[in-house]
Formats: sequence, C-alpha cells, structure tokens
Amino acid sequence: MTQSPSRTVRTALSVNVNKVALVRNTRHLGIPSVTRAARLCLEAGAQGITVHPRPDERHIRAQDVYELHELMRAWPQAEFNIEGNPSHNLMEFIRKVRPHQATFVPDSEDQFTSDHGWSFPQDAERLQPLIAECRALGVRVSLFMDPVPAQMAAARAVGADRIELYTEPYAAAWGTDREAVELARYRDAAQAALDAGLGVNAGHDLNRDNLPAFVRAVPGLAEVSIGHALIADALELGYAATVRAYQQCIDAGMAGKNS
Ligand SMILES: CC(=O)[C@@H](O)[C@H](O)COP(=O)(O)O
Ligand SMILES: NCC(=O)COP(=O)(O)O
Repeated sequence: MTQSPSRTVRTALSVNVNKVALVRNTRHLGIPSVTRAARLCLEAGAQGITVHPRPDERHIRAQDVYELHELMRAWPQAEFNIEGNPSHNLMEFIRKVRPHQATFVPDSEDQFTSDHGWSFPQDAERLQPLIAECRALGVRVSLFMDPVPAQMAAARAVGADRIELYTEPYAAAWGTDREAVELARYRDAAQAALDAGLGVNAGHDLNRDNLPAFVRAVPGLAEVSIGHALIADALELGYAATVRAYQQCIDAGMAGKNS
C-alpha cells in the first residue's frame, strides 16, 4: 500500500513495544505482557504499534509478532510496523504477517541498538528485490535513513514508499546550541524526501521534551515511532496517560506549524 506523500499530514504515533518485551524476558512469568501493553496504547489513541524482532530475540520474540498481529485485527484503523534487516530475519515475518509497513534497518545481528541508516548507491542492488517483494505483498516499505538530502532520490529509486529519519543526532543536540542546526538538517532531509515522492517517518530517542520542536520543524511528518522513552514514561504514568501525553506533544508541534 503506498500513500501519496503530503506536506501537511497529521503525524501518527506508533508505539514501539520492544522494551516491554525486554523486561518480560527477565523472568519466565509472561509479565509485563507485550500484547496488553499494545492494547492499552491503542485504546488510548496510538495510531500504530512497532516492533523490532532482532535475530537474538533480546526483546521481541517471533511469538510476540504473531500475537500482536492477531491483536491488531481488532484495530483495523491502526497500523502494524515491523522493523529489521531484510538480509536477516525480517522477510520471514513480512511474508507470514504482511504488516502495513516494513521498516528496513541496516543493523548487524549483535548491534547494541540502531545507529545508522542505509547508504546509496552501495545498498541499492541488494535492497531493490526485497523492496519489490514487500510491495508485491501489499506492504509499504520505509527505509531507515540518516538525514542526508542527497540520499533521498536514491531511496525512492530503489522503490521505497517512505524513509524513516534516524533521529538520535537531533535528540542528542536538543537543548544545546546545536539544536537549531540539527533541526534545519532534518527539515532539509524531509523536504528532499517529499520532493522525491517519499513519505516521511522518524524515530529513535524521541521523547516528550524533544518531540514538539521536531514535529513543528519537519514538513510532511507522517509517523513517529517511539519506544524507549515512551515505555520509560509509562513506568511512571501508565500506558494510557503516557500515550495521551505524547499525542499532546504531537498536537503542540502541529499547532506550531500553522503559527
Ligand atoms: C530502528 C530504531 O531506531 C528503533 O526502532 C529500534 O527498534 C531500536 O532497537 P532497540 O529497542 O533494540 O534499541
Ligand atoms: N524506529 C524507532 C522506534 O521504533 C523506536 O525507537 P526508540 O524510541 O526506542 O529509540
């Protein structure tokens, strides 16, 4: 499913539940429940659920993917986004589950966390057939990318529907004298993606502090996927109040776009 990119979209919140699974995996008790977390977030208004089932199953396990897929049948208006490296275990999940979106991330199997995007032209040849397979299955493809405007046309050329801007460098600059420069970098990268016919997603280390300014600055932001900070907040506030708080951050950013 491809969505025509637009410069004025309402940014959707996709909750990444990796870290619920991380805590669950430290005992053989099945709590905290990943599916219960997802359901409570959807009931509170989250527009999607994201998982990153890494090959070592350090957090999200294959069974979580299938159980979340079943849960989300009751939420037809919400999207399921599965992230991973298509050269590792991601394509098995895409073929079996056919989520709304596959986010290709160039992580190695033992990587501590995601810390970079794809590079073109180096990655084009091996990504093209995998992107084509996803699209033939009706699955939208988003490529995890660094905020480099010159890379966006190549991302479109290999068949991607969207890119996901890797936002850790912005998060690290937030609140410092580098914040404005970083925001301009992401604004320009998003604009280049839109001009290339791509939709724009974003994620990694986004939180309640840095989210409003990012939503305000970045044109056409279709989706933010947020996990680590959101689940940390939920430990204090609960899932429902936390999702509402993040929606308020998005609303504040959207309001700022029009001022
Ligand atoms: C791709 C990305 O930035 C995150 O979605 C990723 O899922 C983080 O993985 P960990 O939760 O394993 O750090
Ligand atoms: N794609 C980003 C994501 O799903 C969550 O990243 P983070 O909020 O856990 O850093």
